[in-house]
Amino acid sequence: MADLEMQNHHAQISPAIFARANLPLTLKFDDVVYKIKIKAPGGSSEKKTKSAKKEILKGVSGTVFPGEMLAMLGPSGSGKTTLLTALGGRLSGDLTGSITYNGKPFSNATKRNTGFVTQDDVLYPHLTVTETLVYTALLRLPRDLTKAEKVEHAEAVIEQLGLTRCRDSIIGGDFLRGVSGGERKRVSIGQEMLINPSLLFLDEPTSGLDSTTAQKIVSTLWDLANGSRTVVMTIHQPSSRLFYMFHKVLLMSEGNPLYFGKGSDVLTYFSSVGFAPSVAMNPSDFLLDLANGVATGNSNEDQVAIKQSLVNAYKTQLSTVVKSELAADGRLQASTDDRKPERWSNTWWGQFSVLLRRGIKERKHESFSTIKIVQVLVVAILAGIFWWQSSVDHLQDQVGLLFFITNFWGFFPLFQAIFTFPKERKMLTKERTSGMYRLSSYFMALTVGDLPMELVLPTIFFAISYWMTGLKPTAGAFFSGWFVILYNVLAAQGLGLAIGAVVMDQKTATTFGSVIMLAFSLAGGFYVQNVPVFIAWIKYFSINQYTLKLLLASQYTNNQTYNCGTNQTCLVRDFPAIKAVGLDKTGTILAAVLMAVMLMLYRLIAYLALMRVGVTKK
Ligand SMILES: Nc1ncnc2c1ncn2[C@@H]1O[C@H](COP(=O)(O)OP(=O)(O)OP(=O)(O)O)[C@@H](O)[C@H]1O
Repeated sequence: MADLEMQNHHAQISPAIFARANLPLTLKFDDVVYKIKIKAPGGSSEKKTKSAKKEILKGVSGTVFPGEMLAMLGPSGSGKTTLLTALGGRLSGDLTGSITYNGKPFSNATKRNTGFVTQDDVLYPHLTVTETLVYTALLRLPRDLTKAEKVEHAEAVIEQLGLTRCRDSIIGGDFLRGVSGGERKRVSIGQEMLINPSLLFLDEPTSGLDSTTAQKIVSTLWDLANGSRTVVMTIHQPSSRLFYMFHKVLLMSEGNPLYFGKGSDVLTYFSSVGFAPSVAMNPSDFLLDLANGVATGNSNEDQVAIKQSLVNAYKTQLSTVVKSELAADGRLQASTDDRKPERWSNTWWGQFSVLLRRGIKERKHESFSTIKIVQVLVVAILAGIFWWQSSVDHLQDQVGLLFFITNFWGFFPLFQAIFTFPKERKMLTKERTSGMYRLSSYFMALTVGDLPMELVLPTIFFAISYWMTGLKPTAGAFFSGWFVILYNVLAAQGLGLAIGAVVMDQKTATTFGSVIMLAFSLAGGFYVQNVPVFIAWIKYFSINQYTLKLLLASQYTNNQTYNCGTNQTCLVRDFPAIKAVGLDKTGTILAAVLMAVMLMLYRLIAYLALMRVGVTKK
C-alpha cells in the first residue's frame, strides 16, 4: 500500500516533459550468446598457451514491452552486466543471436532513445547537481530546443527525481564531501532521463544504498516504465518489497537463463520443477541460492547437479513460453523514429563552448590553486637570489640560469598536462559512448581551458626572475625570452598530453614523462658537450635543446665578447656550453620551426590516441 502511495506520488509530480516516451520500444533478445577469447594452457610445453573460447552468455532470450521493468538477477559473474551491455548496443566482439528494438537492429535512432546508467557514477566532483544536469542538457538535447528550454528540462528532471533539496550542493568525490550516494545515483539517472529515453538500462542502480533509498530509486524507475518506457536493470538481492515491483525477472547462473517471466510467478514455477522454499523467505534470496546451486531439501545433491537440473528445466519447461512471446507481434505496432538521423545534437561551436565552460568550472580549483602559484613564486625568487645580478662575465653561471629556466618550464607544464587525459578517461568513455560530442570539440575545449593559467604562471616567473638575475636589460631581450618560455611551455604541454593520452594511466605516464624529459634535458647541450655519436640524435627531439638555443639567441649576439681572464676577452659563441648548442642565425630559425612542428605533432598524437576511447557500435 505504502509502495503504491509512493508510486502515485511520483507519478503525480512527474513534469509533463517526461510523462511519456516519444517512441515506445519493444526489446526482444533471442538466443544471445557471447564468447570471449581466453588463454588456455596447451601444446606440448607447459609454457605454451593457446587461445580458447569461453561462453559468457549461453543462449539468453526474452521480451520486454514498453511499460515493463525487467530485473536481471544472478550471482556475481553470472553475466548480468554483459547481457545488459549487449542489450544496450555497447558490446562488440563475438556476440550472436538477435537483439531487436521494435523489430529492428540497434541503430542511431535507437541510440538516441536509449539511456544507459553504468554501475559507477561518473560525475565531475566540483560541479553542483544543477550544473551537472544543465551542462548535460546543453550537450545532449537537440539543437532545435533553445537554451532556456534545455535548462527547463534539467529543472524538470531535478524535480522529478526529488533532487530539489540538494540542487546547489556539489557532487563530491573521494576526498570531497558532496551529495549522498543515493542522490549521486539519481543524478546519473537524471542525466539519462534528460533525453527522455524510451529504453533505459541500469547496471545495479541500488548497490551500496540503504533499502529505503533503493526503494525510492526503483519507484522512480517504475514511474518511468509506466510512461511507456522499457526499463532493464541488473540488481543484487532486492528486498521483497522491491522484488514485486518488477514486471519481469530474468534469473541467470553462469551465463544460462534459469527463469524468465513474471516476478509473481517465479515461486510457483520453481515449486513445479521441484524447488520450493522450505520457509517463507525473500524471493530474491531464494533465487540467488538456486542460481548458486543451493536448495533446501535437496542438500544431498551437489551444487553442479542442482544448477544443471535447473538449466534443463528451463529448456524443457520455460524456453517454449519465452520463444512464443518472442514470436508474437508485440503489443505495439512497430513505430519508427522519423526524425532525420543527425549524428550530433549540437554544432561544433555549441559543444566546444559548453565543454569549455564546464571544464573551467570543474578545474578552476586545480588550475588556480594557491599551492601552484606559491610554488612558482618561490622558485622564481630562489632563482633570483641564487643568480642575483649575474653578469656576462660569469658566463658559466648565466648559461646555467638559462638552462635551469628551460628545464623548469619543461618539467612543470609536462607534469601538469600528463594527468589531463588519464583523469578524464572514465568521463570521456561515458560521454563519447553515448555520442554526446565530437572528440575534436572536447579536445580543443580541454586544452584551451587550461591555457590561461599555463601561460600566466611562466609569465609571472619570468618577470620576477629576469630582473632579479640581471639578464640583458633591454625590452627586446626580455620579450623574446618571454616568448621562448611560453613556446617551451606549449611544446612541453603537448608532449605531456600525448604521453597521458597514449598511456592513459597516471603512474605509467609519470614514469614515461620523467624518463623522456630527463633524456631531453641530458641532450640539451648544457651537461654534456661531447655526446657519443650513437646517442647524439636525441638532441634533435629535445625541446630543452631548442629552447636553450632560442634563449641564448635572445641574450647574446654572435660577435659578443666577455672577460674570460685578467685583461682577456673571449667570444661568447666559443664558450663550450654555448658552442655545443650554437648561436648561428640559421640554426636559431630552424629551432623555432622545429619547436612549432613538435607543438603540433604532440597534440596530434594525443588526439589520435584519444580516438580509441569510447568507441562502440553506432
Ligand atoms: N572481456 C572480458 N574478459 C574476461 N572475462 C570477462 C569479460 N567480460 C566478462 N567476463 C567474465 O564474464 C563473467 C560475467 O561477467 P559480468 O560482469 O557480466 O557478471 P555479472 O553477473 O554482472 O557480475 P557482477 O554482479 O559481479 O557485476 C565474469 O566471470 C567475467 O569475469
